[in-house]
Amino acid sequence: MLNYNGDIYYLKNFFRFAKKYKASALLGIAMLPLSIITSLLFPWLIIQVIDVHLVQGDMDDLWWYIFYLLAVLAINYVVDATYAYNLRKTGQYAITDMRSALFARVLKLPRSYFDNKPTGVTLSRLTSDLEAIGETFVQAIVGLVKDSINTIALLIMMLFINWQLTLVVLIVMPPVMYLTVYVRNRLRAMNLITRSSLARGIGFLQEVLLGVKTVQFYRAEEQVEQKYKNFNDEFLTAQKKANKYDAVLFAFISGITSITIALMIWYGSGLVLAQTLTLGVLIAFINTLEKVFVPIRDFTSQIAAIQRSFAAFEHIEELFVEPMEEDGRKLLSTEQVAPQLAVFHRLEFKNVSFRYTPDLPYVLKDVSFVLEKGKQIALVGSTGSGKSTIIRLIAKTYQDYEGSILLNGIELSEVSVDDCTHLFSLMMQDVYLFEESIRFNIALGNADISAAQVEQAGRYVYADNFIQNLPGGYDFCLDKNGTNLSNGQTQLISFARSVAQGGQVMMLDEATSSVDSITENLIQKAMQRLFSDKTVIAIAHRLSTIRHSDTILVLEQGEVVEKGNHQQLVAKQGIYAGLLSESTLSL
Ligand SMILES: Nc1ncnc2c1ncn2[C@@H]1O[C@H](COP(=O)(O)OP(=O)(O)OP(=O)(O)O)[C@@H](O)[C@H]1O
Repeated sequence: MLNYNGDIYYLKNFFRFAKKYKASALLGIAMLPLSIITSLLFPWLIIQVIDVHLVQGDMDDLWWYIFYLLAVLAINYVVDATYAYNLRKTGQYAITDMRSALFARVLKLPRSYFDNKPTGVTLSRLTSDLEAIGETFVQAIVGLVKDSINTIALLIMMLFINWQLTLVVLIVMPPVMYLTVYVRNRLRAMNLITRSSLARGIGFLQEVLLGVKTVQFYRAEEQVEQKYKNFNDEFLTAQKKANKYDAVLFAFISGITSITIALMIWYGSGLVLAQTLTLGVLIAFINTLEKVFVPIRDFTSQIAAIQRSFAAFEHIEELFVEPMEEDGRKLLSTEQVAPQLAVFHRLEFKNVSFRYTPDLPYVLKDVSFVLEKGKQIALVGSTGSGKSTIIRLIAKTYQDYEGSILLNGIELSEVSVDDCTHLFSLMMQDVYLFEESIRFNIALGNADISAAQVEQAGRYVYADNFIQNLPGGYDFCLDKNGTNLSNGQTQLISFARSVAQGGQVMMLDEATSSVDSITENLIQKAMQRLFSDKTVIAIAHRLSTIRHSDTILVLEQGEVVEKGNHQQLVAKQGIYAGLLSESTLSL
């Protein structure tokens, strides 16, 4: 019933997480034999009560047997509860660990993964898929294991007591099994569709909610509603089909149970009248039938739950096997590179070419330049010319470049991210601010950055003044993504953040968004300060900022078309000079 490459593989993965909690798992499993013994004792005691005591009119020990029956029943309940409690507990702990491991993995996935996958899909892996496993899988598997063992044990016992009556039960087993396997496969397919349409629906919702202002502004509500309705309809259709299979199976098995009980009463009564069967055995059989058929009926819903979980496992596994950026790469060890990478000396691009994926065109072609300690390089060029891509390669966001990038003489692709990030501070265009204090947003929770250093960074980038004027100063709490700050203030915080992180090389991707003239002035001053005393590689959209940088690289469609300082490039009267005269802010 389980397929080796899929289901068993997923189970193995799950047990990897459950291993840590084997004490409670073992306690739960230890209850199984007791549960089986008590459920076998019950029909045996019924036979004793009816055949040995009631029918023969021996009332002496009858009360004892009634007491034994009640005791067996009570023990059976306690044992079953202990079994279920401990195994569910194990499962819940394992799933909590799995959730954390998955989240940690997602955080380390390469940027290319996020480029290609809508965020909503990843979100639904981390939420609804894990929930499907947490809520249903453990519960269903715990029930399924106990019920299966119990049913087999009861059937064996029934065979020993009366094989003819047991045969009545066994005859109906094959069609039940066949139907269960058939429906199992149908349900699996339906559940995959429901989960994937749910994931896409969540992805779409997330996109729309992020851009809700645009939707409202352009009155695009109807189109968006229609698109969401399509996801919803697809989800509903798959769910309806899954429900239909579930219901048909449930009804079929309930019917089979009733028919078998009727058959047994008819056939058994004949045997009792012919005196080849005792009344006690017939009653014990009818009583036990429920215990065999109720689990068989429940198997179907347990199997449906397990199907849902396996579909969710399959999705989650996709994340677990998603290759990490550094998987399969030959990296130098920290011991080998640490002495050479303690202090930044030199970064060299030697004929570097790069494309985002093998099927896309090159966005960097044969790029060469050198950044020495204490110098500044500015990258300019039209939109899409490859400036940010250069920064991304240095930050190791992407790694499959051609040519050579040497950091202090070591090939960058052979150095792990952890071994080189301390050298760089990055200020990106798309600033992300957390719903936390300004202090947190500057230090990013890094305990090595003291309160004094945070404030020093604030002063360094001229952000201190406006921060001090906010209620609570550095403890002022930002709204989600800094919506209670102005655009320019957001940029200044991001500036302070990159200074506080203390990298020896500042990589700046200057924001293009316009800000008020006072803040603009502060940003300019902060940039000039950085340019005058740090090693900088900057993408500058305001050409006035970079006129004092040592080298200006002009990029056009991924190629360096001009290289030199401001004076040299102005004298050349080429592209840079053209850009300069276009720029209203350049003088
Ligand atoms: N993740 C990506 N996947 C595929 N192509 C990409 C990706 N990011 C950027 N590109 C492409 O690479 C080229 C260079 O982009 P890049 O962001 O480096 O340009 P840029 O010069 O920084 O532009 P801008 O000034 O607008 O920020 C563009 O053609 C862009 O479409």
